[in-house]
Amino acid sequence: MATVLDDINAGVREDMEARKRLVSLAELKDLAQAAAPARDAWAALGGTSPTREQLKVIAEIKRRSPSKGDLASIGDPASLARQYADGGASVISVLTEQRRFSGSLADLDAVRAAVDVPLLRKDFTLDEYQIWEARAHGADLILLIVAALSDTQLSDFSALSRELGMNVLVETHTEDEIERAVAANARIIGVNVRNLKTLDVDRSVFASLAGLIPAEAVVVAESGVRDADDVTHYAASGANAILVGEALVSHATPRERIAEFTAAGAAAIAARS
Ligand SMILES: O=P(O)(O)OC[C@@H](O)[C@@H](O)c1c[nH]c2ccccc12
Repeated sequence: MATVLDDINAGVREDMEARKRLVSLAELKDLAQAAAPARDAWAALGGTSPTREQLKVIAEIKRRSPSKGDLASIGDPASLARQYADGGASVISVLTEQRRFSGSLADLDAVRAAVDVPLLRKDFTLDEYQIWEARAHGADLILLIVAALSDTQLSDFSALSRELGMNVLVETHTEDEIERAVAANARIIGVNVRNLKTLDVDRSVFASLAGLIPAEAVVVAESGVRDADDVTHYAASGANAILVGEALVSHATPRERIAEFTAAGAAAIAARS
């Protein structure tokens, strides 16, 4: 039976084929080569620091989701991104998937022009074309979802991203997917507590899987952060970073909210040892 993820990916492919008719891969490659070099998302997420005593926040620009519908009317993604950066976000994630999340590459362009922090192009990456596209539009980090890719795709897409100077956030949801991420030499590994095949959220998934990720990797807790208590829970269970969408886009003062999450995370990390 087709899962939610299969349905999303079918739409992603159709939309991509339409874009390919407008901008060829050859043109994209020229644009990517002309773009300013990628920023170091690995360093921004504390990858270079062995202690990682700070909890990093990846703040997401997310207009809607298939599970919750419209989350916020974001009139000006650039202004929201500036608030995220002012609040101390280490990376800003821009959802570019159109059909289910109402995102676009135009959002990525607007955010790129507004802030200097590393950007994650958040999409369902299924084709090399999207990786060139991400770089051409100024992204520094891309998402690879293990559940949607073969081992060959995982390693080929990772290698291409690195050649273009970008980092990769490899998203997992099960023990087997973590093994596959590690085998593909992933250095930034996310555990999404939302099952993309059913859209169910189970926050306890993070604590049960985080310990399986090698210490060298940056560990990202993805989805389901509602408040500082959730942040404390993820940080106490081994998160080096959190990826937050809904709780920021739907909040009146996202800048203060990020500062609050960062403080809660640092306190929980300090209490770990
Ligand atoms: O809005 P939340 O619950 O804070 O979740 C953010 C992020 O983790 C979620 O948007 C996400 C995680 N992995 C994805 C893959 C595709 C699309 C979206 C996602």
